[in-house]
Amino acid sequence: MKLQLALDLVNIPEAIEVVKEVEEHIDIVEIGTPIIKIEGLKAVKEMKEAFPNLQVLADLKTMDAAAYEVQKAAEANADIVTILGVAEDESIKGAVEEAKKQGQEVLVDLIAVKDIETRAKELDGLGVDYICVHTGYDLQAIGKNSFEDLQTIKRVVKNAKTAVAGGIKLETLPEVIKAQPDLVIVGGGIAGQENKKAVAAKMQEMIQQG
Ligand SMILES: O=C(CO)[C@H](O)[C@H](O)COP(=O)(O)O
Repeated sequence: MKLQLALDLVNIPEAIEVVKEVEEHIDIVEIGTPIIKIEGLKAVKEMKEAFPNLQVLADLKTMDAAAYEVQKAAEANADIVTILGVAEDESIKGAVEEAKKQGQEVLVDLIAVKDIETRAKELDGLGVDYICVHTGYDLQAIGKNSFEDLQTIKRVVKNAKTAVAGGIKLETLPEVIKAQPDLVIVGGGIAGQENKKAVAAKMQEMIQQG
């Protein structure tokens, strides 16, 4: 099980400062969609240059022109790129094919997918690397989480790695770990805390204990 830190509501220098604090306790650093929209893919490039030993995920949440966007993320040295599960199968296939060429991995974000079970099975057959259940900020605000959806994908996904994101905190991490995803994605649960290093260290310790 790996720990990914998601950075969304910061600029590039702030993102680099946060990662300096927690670097030794995380496996993957995510450049969140808002950063990419505001600062561009140079945020991915600068993060990879600053932390070559960490995997860097570009949270593009691609919906169309998938191969092109994957190629651009590869030019910025992203190790993993995201595409939306609601995208057309042709887009998913394009992303997977281009990522293979570029030596990257594709994470499919199931945000806003209504029938998680059916779509996860389909995506699993399309050769994606990760399938991720995700409760975005707007549904977190009305008290939703992805813990049940995680159990669903754990049941039906046979080839891809599984991932979970959306409002995970130290207090809710044990419930997530119980479901044994391959990747746990945490944003505010680390980045929004006073002592980020201590929280990241504790989370990584809990994850290692499984
Ligand atoms: O992709 C995202 C929002 O769309 C976030 O990166 C993801 O939800 C993780 O952040 P948090 O733990 O703060 O919810």
